[in-house]
Amino acid sequence: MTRVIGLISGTSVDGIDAVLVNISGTELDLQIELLKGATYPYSEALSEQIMAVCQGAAISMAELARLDDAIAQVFAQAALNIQASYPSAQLIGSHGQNIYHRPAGEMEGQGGYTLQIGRGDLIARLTGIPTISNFRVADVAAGGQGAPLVPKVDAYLLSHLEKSRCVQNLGGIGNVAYLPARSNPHWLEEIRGWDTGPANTLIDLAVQHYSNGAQSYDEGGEWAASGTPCQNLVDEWLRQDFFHQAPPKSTGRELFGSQYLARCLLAAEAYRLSPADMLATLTELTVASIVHSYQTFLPQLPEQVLLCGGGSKNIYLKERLQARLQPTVVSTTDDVGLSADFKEAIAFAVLAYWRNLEIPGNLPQVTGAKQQVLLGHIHPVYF
Ligand SMILES: Nc1ncnc2c1ncn2[C@@H]1O[C@H](COP(=O)(O)OP(=O)(O)OP(=O)(O)O)[C@@H](O)[C@H]1O
Ligand SMILES: CC(=O)N[C@H]1[C@@H]2OC[C@@H](O2)[C@@H](O)[C@@H]1O[C@H](C)C(=O)O
Repeated sequence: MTRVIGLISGTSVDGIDAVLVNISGTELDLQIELLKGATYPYSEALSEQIMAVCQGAAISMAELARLDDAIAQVFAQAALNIQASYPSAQLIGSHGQNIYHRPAGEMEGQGGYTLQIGRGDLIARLTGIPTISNFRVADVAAGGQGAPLVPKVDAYLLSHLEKSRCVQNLGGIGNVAYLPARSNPHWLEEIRGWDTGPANTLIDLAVQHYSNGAQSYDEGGEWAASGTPCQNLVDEWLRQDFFHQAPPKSTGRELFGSQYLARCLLAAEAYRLSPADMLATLTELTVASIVHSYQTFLPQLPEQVLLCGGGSKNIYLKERLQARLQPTVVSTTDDVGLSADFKEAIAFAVLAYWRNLEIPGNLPQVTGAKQQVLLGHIHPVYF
């Protein structure tokens, strides 16, 4: 058994999700025990700076180095906090903070480009714990998207012997892992996964816009639930290329960020929507993009959908997904015993554990990589 810390800050840029887990086994016998999970919010200043850089603000190399150090420091502190009342962890898997992602295929002949900062060597130095970081670059080097990486972990923690499942993450961006029933002898090769598009990025930006910054997200989806979606707009927005592009595919705030929302707001002017109607419409875009991608790119609809990520707490979003997907049953990973809040952090603990054992972490049929590869750079502790 290995005690591992998993750290990630996602596209919502709200803070660091940290977990301390005991991991044993390797793949089919993989087992995790969640000892502790916590979210450590970024300071407002750090979060604003990261968000500005994600949205294309110019930054000097010296500022980038300072930002990289500052993020590594708060990640290291998160690691020290999460293990405070436990014996020291043996390994850290740190996803870091994504600040730029250019999916493979976007620039002819160049491959993808992906950058997560919060350097692992500084985390290792500050915590005294060997740290694995930069998980996405090896997959990109092998011709893949570098995302999503969680599906292989989902496969071993969340697949079911008899039932086919989709694990749908609703973070800033949404992603799916389709897991055939394990009784199917070809279940592993038939796993699929991709980024489904915006989950909460546009909803959050619209909430901040309409509340003049007083609210950052739509708690429980209550604001959207008080409005009515405009189906014409949803249909228009769904014509966007990304939703029709066949997997492998990945995306980020580079596409579904503030400029995208500005175009949505402009298109909505003709319909004179109230803020509640607009939020209902953006929530419906998330729902419709997920349902459309399942109907278009899966061999068959799954029997169950397990939600995770912050959007799994958006009751309105969950109800709309259930209404559009029935008879598929929509629940959360919590309902099958895996924390919906901390699944991504747990996944990066597992990916680090696999890297340490020299077990590849990517699924080529998901990311489009030419082969399975070891994910992550190892940063030892130098005494
Ligand atoms: N109680 C809630 N009600 C509605 N929405 C919520 C609630 N709690 C969190 N969220 C939404 O979930 C988002 C954060 O989700 P999460 O932490 O999974 O994203 P992330 O990990 O940053 O993103 P990604 O998975 O794209 O990297 C918030 O920005 C908010 O929109
Ligand atoms: C570049 C990057 O950080 N992408 C994230 C982001 O957040 C959700 C979606 O976009 C996802 O596919 C990916 O993360 C998850 C953890 C993954 O790789 O599985």
